[in-house]
Amino acid sequence: MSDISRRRLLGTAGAVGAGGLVIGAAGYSAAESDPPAPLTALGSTDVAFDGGAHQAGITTPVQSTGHLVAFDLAPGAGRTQAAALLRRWSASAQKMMAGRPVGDADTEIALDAGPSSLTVTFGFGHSFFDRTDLTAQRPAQLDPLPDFSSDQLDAKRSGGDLWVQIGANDPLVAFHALRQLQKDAGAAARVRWQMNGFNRAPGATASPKTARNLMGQIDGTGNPKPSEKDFDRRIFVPVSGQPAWMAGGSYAVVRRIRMLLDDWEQLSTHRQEQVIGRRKKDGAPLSGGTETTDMDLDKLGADGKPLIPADAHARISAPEQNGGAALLRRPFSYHDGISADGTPDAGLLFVCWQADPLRGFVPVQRKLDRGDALSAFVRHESSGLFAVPGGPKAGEYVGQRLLES
Ligand SMILES: C=CC1=C(C)c2cc3[nH]c(cc4nc(cc5[nH]c(cc1n2)c(C)c5CCC(=O)O)C(CCC(=O)O)=C4C)c(C)c3C=C
Ligand SMILES: [Fe+2]
Repeated sequence: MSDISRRRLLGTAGAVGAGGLVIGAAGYSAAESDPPAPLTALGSTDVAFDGGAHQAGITTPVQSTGHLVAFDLAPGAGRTQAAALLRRWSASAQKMMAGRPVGDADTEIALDAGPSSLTVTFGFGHSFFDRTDLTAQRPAQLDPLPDFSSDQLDAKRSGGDLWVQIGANDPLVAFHALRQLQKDAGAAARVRWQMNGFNRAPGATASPKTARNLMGQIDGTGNPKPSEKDFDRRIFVPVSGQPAWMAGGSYAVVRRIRMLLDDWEQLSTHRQEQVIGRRKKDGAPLSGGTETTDMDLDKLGADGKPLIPADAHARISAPEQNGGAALLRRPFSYHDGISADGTPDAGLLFVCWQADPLRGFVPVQRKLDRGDALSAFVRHESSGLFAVPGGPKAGEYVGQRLLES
C-alpha cells in the first residue's frame, strides 16, 4: 500500500472515529473538497504505476475484475500521435492506480472506491511498429504465433496495434479506468476488441486460495513462483536483453478460450480429473499428496498405468515435458451470455507471460495441440501477442524508450 492510500485509510478511519460521520451527514458543498469515503483494506490497497522494474499487472495477484482491450491506431495516426497517446494513458493510469481523480473531466465513477488494487498494463502488437515507422525496433519475439491445428480464430477479435490490460478488485474502479482510457484515446486510436473477465472476489475465502476456473478446476497451481531462482529469467527480458527498450519487459500471449461446458459437465468427476491429471476438490496431483505436492509423472496405479494419464493436461503442459518451457498464467474467466445454439459463451481469457514466446507458450501449445485430453472441451477463438515494456521510471511514460528512440 502506498503512502497516499495508507494516509487515506488511516485518515478516514480516524475521522470516522472522531465523529466524521456527523460531518458527513452535514454534507459538503461541491465547492468544498469532499472528504474521502471510508475505505476498507480492499478498497485502499494500491499498486505502484512507476518505479518498478516491470509494469504492474504481471506478478500482481490477479484481481476480481479484468478488462482486456486492443486498440488500432486511427488512419493517419503515426509515431507522434502514438507517443502523445501513451503519455496521456500513462498519466491517467498513474493517477487512477493511486486512487486519485484524473482531472476536471473525471467521470467520478470510482469516486468512493479507492484504488482497489487497480493495475493498468500496456503492450504493443506486431502491427504497431509498421504504423509508427519503428519496424527496425520490432523484436523478433513478436513474430506471429504459428497456426495450431485446433485454432478457430476470429481475426476481428485477434491482434491489435496496442493492448491494455486492466485489473481491479472493484468492478466500478475497473470500468472507470476502461472508460478513461477509451476517452484518452480520442482521435488517435480506436477499440479493435474488448473482453471482460472476472475471478473470485478477494476475501471470499479466509486465506488466499488458488482460484477456480469455470470448469471448476483449481487453476494456477503449477505456475512458476517469484521465489524460484529462474523466475525472472523465464518471465522477463533481462536488463541487458534486446531490444534495449524491452529491458525488464515481458511478452503477453492472450487467447480467448471458450469452454464447451455442456460437454464437460457430462463427464463424471473421475473422468474430469483424468483429463486434467489433478483432483477437482483440492487440486492435488493424481499421483498423491496435496495441491502443492509435485506431480509424480512416473507413478503407476494398480493397473500398471500412470496415475497421471499420458494425455492429461497438467502432464503435457509441465515444463519437464517441454524442455523447461515455462510461462506465468494470469487468466480471467469470462461469460458473454448464451450463443445462438443455446450453449454458454463462457471460458477463459487466457493471459500468459514469458521472456520469449518461443520458450514459453509456443512449445507448450504445440504439444497441447497434438494430444491434450482437454482439447475436446475447449476452443481457442482469438489470439494476441504483445510486447509489454518494463516499468516506467518516475516521470516516464510507458514505451517512451521505444517511441523516443
Ligand atoms: C499453452 C499453454 C496453456 C493453455 C492454452 C492452457 C489452457 C487451459 N488450462 C486449463 C486448466 C488447467 N491448466 C493447468 C495447468 C497448466 N496449464 C498450462 C498451460 C496451458 N493451459 C501449464 C503450463 C500448466 C502447469 C503444468 C505444471 O507445471 O504443472 C491446470 C492444473 C493446475 C495448475 O497447475 O494450474 C488446470 C486445471 C484450462 C481450463 C485451459 C483452457 C481453457
Ligand atoms: Fe492449462
